[in-house]
Amino acid sequence: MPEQPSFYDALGGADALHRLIDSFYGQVLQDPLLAPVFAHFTPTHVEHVVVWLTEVFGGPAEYTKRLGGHHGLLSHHAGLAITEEQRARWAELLLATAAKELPEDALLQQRFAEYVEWGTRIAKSVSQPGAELGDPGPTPRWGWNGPA
Ligand code: HEM
Repeated sequence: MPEQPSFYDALGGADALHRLIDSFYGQVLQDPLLAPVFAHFTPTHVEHVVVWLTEVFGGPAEYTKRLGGHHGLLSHHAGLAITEEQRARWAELLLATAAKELPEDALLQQRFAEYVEWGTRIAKSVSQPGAELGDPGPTPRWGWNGPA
């Protein structure tokens, strides 16, 4: 039986993630509920989210090497006080974009959606006033079987 491609290769690698995230933030910045949260959006934002997702889904571990790893990622959300409505809209828009930009494969779309649900809940939780980041451990990995 031929070997199954890695999750990262199956989703199309960094190019696919770049198309996905670029298109996603184009919509986020037009969304009445989310645009105010991203008032200080910078051109590096898309790039850094792509680097993060690349590592999570099994590509090169560049976020850990260059951008502060898991703790660095969480600290970007500190103090944002993300509401459940904002979290849910962010996730909904990303999944709708993934349905268009990532391969149709049902398991791939499902695992991606599970990661987004998990990750957005953590982002919301660490964004609340007074939340402690602690030591979140290494950058999470996610693949065909869910969390690795
Ligand atoms: C899986 C979930 C998420 C991931 C992987 C993620 C990823 C990231 C990354 C990599 C950055 C740093 C960007 C940079 O270096 O310029 C960032 C910043 C940010 N994220 Fe998220 N994010 C997630 C969820 C959310 C949610 C749900 C919201 C709000 C609805 C949000 C709002 C923001 C904002 C406002 C910033 C910029 C903060 C600043 O000014 O530094 N994020 N995010």
